[in-house]
Amino acid sequence: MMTEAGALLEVRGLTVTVAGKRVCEALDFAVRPGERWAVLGGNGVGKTTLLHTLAGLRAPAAGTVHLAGAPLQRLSRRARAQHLGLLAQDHEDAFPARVLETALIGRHPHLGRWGWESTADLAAARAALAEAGLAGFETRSVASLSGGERRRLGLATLLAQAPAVLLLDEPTNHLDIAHQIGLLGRLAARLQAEGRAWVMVSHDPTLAARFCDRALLLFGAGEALAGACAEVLTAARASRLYGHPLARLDGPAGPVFTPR
Ligand SMILES: Nc1ncnc2c1ncn2[C@@H]1O[C@H](COP(=O)(O)OP(=O)(O)OP(=O)(O)O)[C@@H](O)[C@H]1O
Repeated sequence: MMTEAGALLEVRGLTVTVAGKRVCEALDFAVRPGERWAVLGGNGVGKTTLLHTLAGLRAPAAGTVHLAGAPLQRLSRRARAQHLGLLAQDHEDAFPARVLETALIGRHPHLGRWGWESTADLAAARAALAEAGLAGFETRSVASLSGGERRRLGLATLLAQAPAVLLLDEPTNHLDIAHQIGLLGRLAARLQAEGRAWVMVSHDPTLAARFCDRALLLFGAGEALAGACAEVLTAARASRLYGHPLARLDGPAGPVFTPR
């Protein structure tokens, strides 16, 4: 199959189903360098299921996912993790670890054949922690972190991994407003400068309009619409998305969606 030249992630004819429901049907879209995609839709419409399909954690009912021009299922786990990283909705800490050790997990796909972390890996993990506002937390036990600090550690681990495509499942969960705006703003600028991309599941169309340039709207029953935020994120569509009337107002930093 011919894939779009330069696309970081490309889906063709993608049909995803879960629990007898259709999430999307014969969906096509390409994630290009610098793009920031929002996946929006009501509770249970299948946003996480779609994100996990893009991550290769579950198989689609039909269609393909290509990563850097290669079919996802043909890439080794290591090659996948060099190109693509997932911030899951919830963290489960299987064993007690320190903050720095956890951020270093992000470096694993990049380690040499003996699997030793270099001083450069350590520096990358420390820099990622600082970026997420966790400088000074290195020796703390992960179990001792607050909800927002734990979320920021998840983001820091992904920053240390530095994949071309970041799949973010509600990344602003547990974050206060300053951390939401600060972290997403810095990450968006960095991805644009470095030609990387994110696909972000969100419940907040205002945040999506502010930090994303593309949106994938999931309406249920397999109906989906992909396009530029400025075109697809109208008040009428946002209202349909959530089954509640929303107004789209002009805010100081772009459109604001507010319930009527
Ligand atoms: N293993 C499973 N067995 C049965 N139903 C499932 C399973 N996994 C997911 N579902 C159902 O599939 C649907 C889609 O779930 P998913 O988590 O992808 O939705 P979502 O859009 O991310 O939801 P939310 O906004 O609530 O986070 C939901 O109705 C969920 O209950």
